[in-house]
Amino acid sequence: METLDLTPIARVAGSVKLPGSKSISNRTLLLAALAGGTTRVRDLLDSDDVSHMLSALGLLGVKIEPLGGRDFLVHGAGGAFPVKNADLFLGNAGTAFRPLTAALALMHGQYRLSGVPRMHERPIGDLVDALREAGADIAYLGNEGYPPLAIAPAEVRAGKVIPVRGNVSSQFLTALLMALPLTGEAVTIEVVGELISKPYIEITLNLMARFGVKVEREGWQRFHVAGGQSYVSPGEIVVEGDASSASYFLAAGAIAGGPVRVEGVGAASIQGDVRFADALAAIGARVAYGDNWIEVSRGDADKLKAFDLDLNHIPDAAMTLAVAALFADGPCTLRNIESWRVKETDRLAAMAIELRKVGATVEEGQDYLTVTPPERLTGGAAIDTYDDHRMAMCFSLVALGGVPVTINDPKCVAKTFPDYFDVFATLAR
Ligand SMILES: O=C(O)C1=C[C@@H](OP(=O)(O)O)[C@@H](O)[C@H](O)C1
Ligand SMILES: C=C(OP(=O)(O)O)C(=O)O
Repeated sequence: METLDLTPIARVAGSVKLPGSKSISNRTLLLAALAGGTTRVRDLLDSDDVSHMLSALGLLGVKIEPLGGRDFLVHGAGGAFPVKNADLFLGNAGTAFRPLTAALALMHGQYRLSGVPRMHERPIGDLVDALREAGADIAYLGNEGYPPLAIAPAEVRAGKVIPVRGNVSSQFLTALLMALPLTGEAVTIEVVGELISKPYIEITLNLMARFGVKVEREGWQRFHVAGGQSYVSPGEIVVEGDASSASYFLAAGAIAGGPVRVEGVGAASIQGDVRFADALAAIGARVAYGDNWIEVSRGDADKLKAFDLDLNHIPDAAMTLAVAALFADGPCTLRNIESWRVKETDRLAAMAIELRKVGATVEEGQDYLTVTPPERLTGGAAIDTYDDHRMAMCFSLVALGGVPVTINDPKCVAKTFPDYFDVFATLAR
């Protein structure tokens, strides 16, 4: 196994141009592929999750022309994919797997969707149940409730209330919202249970609106799409920088001096994870925003303030706070993060194990984590990353504590940020 030794970093400062947002890249590709007309997509993320979406759309007969750099021209298929029989491998990309499942259920074709072994342990039953309610024919090829899936031709009708559970992943609601308007019928989607990860639904609605489909919502409970709408290319979409990827650099600025500026997201962002910067401000960091940048430096105190926060709205950036807790002046509690258990790995368990390796005392609850920072970090820990890009990225912050740290299997960052460690190194001063 490959490993990466990080040497202690005394101070960080500088500026980082962020890679494109994963959530916006994969939604934009799918909507552009389904729309009428061509869409120029600029600054698309270059990573495994997006490669899986690109190759799937290619296999489905969508023409996507590279224009140089990270710009692409997507020739929209006007509501229906040309290819009616395909085997799609989607790695561990939730933002490809869930939305494609819903869209393909409507395509009157035969499709098989699979992923890496971990994807086959990530739940999809709530989405399949909702699609079956609308008439879809979807079978489980392995365990009930999990990928891989086989989709067969069926008449999917949206013209009634479709219930979907909202408390396991918001990606199920996102998938239904993006796909069901393709039926041309009016639809109401009703969320059962408390919806988690709400800001991701705002990304979905924002992009659907740019492609010409309006959704009316009653709080977070009911979503109405009027009939007769179809996706129409807006001409061009510029992908924002990834706000979750920004969190590692912003946390570094808060811990080890700064200023650290990220370019590509700011006050005008449509991504909920920009609110990670508010969390940093609340625990003592100095934070400034422009429309398209955020800058963070350490506050007056040497340490961050201990915190107790509900982080359900920013589940991905919350992992960065779990490691930042090592630099706080007391015990820190991260609440309402049960969805961590069904992501790239069981992140609650993995985080607890690895934080203990660097000396923290950790209490792991079913949906919370309390991290008590050690007096002094344990140097030279070898951090296991569980094939989870965010485990690898957030544990790089340990090097800011004056100790070396080894990251096992650092290449797992390829899921969303292949050159993360090179970019991180540019901030060392
Ligand atoms: O819709 C999206 O783009 C995402 C939604 C979130 O998942 P959950 O809704 O499962 O929490 C997030 O963790 C994931 O990285 C991306
Ligand atoms: C949960 C994540 O990914 P996915 O889109 O596969 O759900 C993530 O990137 O942290």
